[in-house]
Amino acid sequence: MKIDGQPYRTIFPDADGVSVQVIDQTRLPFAFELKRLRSMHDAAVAIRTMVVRGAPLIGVAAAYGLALGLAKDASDAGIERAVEFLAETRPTAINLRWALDRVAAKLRTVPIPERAAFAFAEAGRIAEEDVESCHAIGVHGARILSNLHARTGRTVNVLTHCNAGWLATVDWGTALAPIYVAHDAGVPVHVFVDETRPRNQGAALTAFELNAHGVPHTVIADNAGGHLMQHGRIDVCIVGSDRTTASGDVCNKIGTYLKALAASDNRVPFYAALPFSTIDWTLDDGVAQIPIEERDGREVSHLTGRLPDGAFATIEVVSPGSPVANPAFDVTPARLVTGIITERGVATASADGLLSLYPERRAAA
Ligand SMILES: CSC[C@H]1O[C@H](OP(=O)(O)O)[C@H](O)[C@@H]1O
Repeated sequence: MKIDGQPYRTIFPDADGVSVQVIDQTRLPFAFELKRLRSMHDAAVAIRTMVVRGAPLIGVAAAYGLALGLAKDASDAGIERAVEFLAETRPTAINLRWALDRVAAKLRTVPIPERAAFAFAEAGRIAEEDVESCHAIGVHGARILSNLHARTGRTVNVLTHCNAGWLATVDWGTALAPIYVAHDAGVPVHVFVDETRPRNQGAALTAFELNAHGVPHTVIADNAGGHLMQHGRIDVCIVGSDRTTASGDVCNKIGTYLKALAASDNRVPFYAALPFSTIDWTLDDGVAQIPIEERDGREVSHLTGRLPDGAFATIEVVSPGSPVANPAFDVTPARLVTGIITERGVATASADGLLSLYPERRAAA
């Protein structure tokens, strides 16, 4: 998408052909800075510290990290070591492991001297597929918004949680893609943006994206969403996903489940938007089976922002000495999900619904 009229992707090959550039998302929205990843370790640190974040984007970043690692050791053992090293950076988003496994599987038939270049090119193919998938998600999801507008005759109010925009992918995004496509097609859309504690991806990243694209929006405290739904202020919720099971359970940023409960109680349609690479076909009970990342409690006890003089600062916001817990994701059971918006269309949140879009998976089911 564009920033100050300049088209950008979140990750792209450097001119040197052997490293990649990424947007440093820990500096947004107050500073736009690119960061060069020159090694597998650079990629791992970028993923773990959320310089890059968002399920599809960390998958692509890991694939490039694998390519950078092969420059040092392209043996079969080297591939295995690199895959495990990168897979350990963040456990919840399935895209990370999916991308690594896809590249590693293809490498086995590639001569060792050619593996690093092949992996780098394969990472680029994954990135291009992500852009196409996310745009298709936008097209399918935009129909939901245009139908709501046609029915009500007024602006469509969407609530979203965390950041599932183009900053969470290579371009377009997942939950925000339908909003961009609908907005660009002239459908009046307004977005209520959950700030999304503790890292505030909504307040910092989603708001930054919507400002840059000119989409009307209002940032709200996470706990305001249920109240707005009770008072008819929300027409539809659209969220992203880090891992969705074959049965339609949706794992996403912490707090998503609470929004789904409020949506169900107020009969507000609740959609998850995700590409094929976010579906884990091996799982059928998300609450029991999806590993939930536990992040550093400092993300809850401290806040980083900008001072009036423009300097960045980190302040303490929890009583010193109080223990802090920081589960980064939760799982919304399929029964609370109205539909799943994918690059192939919109499915019910169920095994049959997903298999109707991905019939090739029926044999493996
Ligand atoms: C399109 S994936 C977006 C998904 O990823 C985010 O998690 P994080 O910022 O921790 O990588 C969040 O769950 C978003 O919904």
